[in-house]
Amino acid sequence: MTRVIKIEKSKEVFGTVEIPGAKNSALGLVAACCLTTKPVVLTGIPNILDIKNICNIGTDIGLTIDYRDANEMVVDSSKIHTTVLNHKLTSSFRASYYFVGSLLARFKKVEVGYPGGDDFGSRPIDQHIKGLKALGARFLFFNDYYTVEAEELKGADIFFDTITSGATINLIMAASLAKGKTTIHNAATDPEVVDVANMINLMGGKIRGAGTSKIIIEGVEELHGCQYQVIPDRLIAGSLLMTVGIAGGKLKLENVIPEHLDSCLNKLLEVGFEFEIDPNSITATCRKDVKGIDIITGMYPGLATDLQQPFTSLLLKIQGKSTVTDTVYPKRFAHVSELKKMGANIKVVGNKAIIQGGIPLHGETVYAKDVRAGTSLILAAMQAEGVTTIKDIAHIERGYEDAIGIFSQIGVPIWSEEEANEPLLQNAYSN
Ligand SMILES: CC(=O)N[C@H]1[C@@H](OP(=O)(O)OP(=O)(O)OC[C@H]2O[C@@H](n3ccc(=O)[nH]c3=O)[C@H](O)[C@@H]2O)O[C@H](CO)[C@@H](O)[C@@H]1O
Ligand SMILES: C=C(OP(=O)(O)O)C(=O)O
Repeated sequence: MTRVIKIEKSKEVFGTVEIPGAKNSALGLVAACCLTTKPVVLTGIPNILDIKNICNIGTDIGLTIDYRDANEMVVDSSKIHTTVLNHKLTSSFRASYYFVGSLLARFKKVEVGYPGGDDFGSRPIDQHIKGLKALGARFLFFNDYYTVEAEELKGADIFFDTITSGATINLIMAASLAKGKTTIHNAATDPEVVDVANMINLMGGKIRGAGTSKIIIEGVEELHGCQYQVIPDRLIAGSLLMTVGIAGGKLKLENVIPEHLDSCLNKLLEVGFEFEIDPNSITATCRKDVKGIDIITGMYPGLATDLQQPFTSLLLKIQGKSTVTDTVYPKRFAHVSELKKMGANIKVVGNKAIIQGGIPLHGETVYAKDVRAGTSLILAAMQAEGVTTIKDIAHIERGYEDAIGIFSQIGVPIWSEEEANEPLLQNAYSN
């Protein structure tokens, strides 16, 4: 038997949703707990598959993780007994590479499988390697794992060739316990980078400039424990707002940081959305005279590539032509073949999807090939006649805490069912 998600065409959405903590931040925070021997209390941690994975990797090397409740954990890394990480587990998702920065900083050596995560063609780690080498690390590469070692990490000037949030977070962690000063130029400015830097500062770190393209880190001898609340998930928030453009109605999101969604909100305004914005909440409605738009993804504060796939489904609803160009992951279009099965008229040319909106969609059996492709299928199913069955939902569960609960709470007819003949999990945790 295999669990699938079923969805029927949605009437207007309504109500209030409390946005959960950000996956991409929480993953960095869990790894950053390894920078100290003292316990760290993390609150607002999303209850998702990726967090279970990173916790499994951690407990395997001696981390103690005590859940106070589903979203609050105490991480104690005083009893880490090895820095050889399970190759298979670490290769099962992307953020396992954060253990490289944190364990190297504290233990000066680490062995880890190559990072997995969603398969967008190519997801190099050359900037992580370049940055850590600049701090004095030596790499050895084997078939399915690599090792990183250093006698000592020394602060350095690092110029990233491209803006990368993962490498920026990794380097912040490594440099926090390095000797002397590290300056990261061309750093990513994502809220998740700032979140990790804020927590390390609360642990006694000396990081300035997080949130700008130049981050300065003064290495300290040791860090101490703290209690820290993860930021809300801007990607879940953005995707939920789009339901209003698809089904109509009015939705209030609570526990959001509206500035984190600036680029998304601006694009939604272009479509025809209207917002009431308070410091911690956004209420959305959408006019009837919506129009197609052109979207180009970019690193923060540009429009997040992680919102590109959900946006595509919103644009399917809108009459006329729209385009979606992904400059961050030019091949991130695994959702398109599934949307086409539902009747969507989308043509992909290079890194651009050309969408002819306003064409009726119909329910189909489709596969969530990656985490945000999964959201885009839910959004498409909300506007399709008949029942849509989404398979390979592990991809959705990787990033969404109780997607069925959240979408049903706002009025979407969505439920899960057990089905016979379990299909092969397409692309799950591969690459
Ligand atoms: C767990 C996590 O937080 N995942 C997010 C993170 O992934 P991840 O941290 O892997 O993505 P990066 O920010 O590093 O990637 C941004 C761009 O830099 C390129 N690059 C990256 C590293 C490197 O060494 N060399 C290089 O060329 C990538 O191919 C991509 O084009 O940011 C992505 C971009 O916002 C998001 O889609 C992912 O959801
Ligand atoms: C691509 C994503 O995750 P990962 O980097 O873990 O594959 C995502 O969250 O959209």
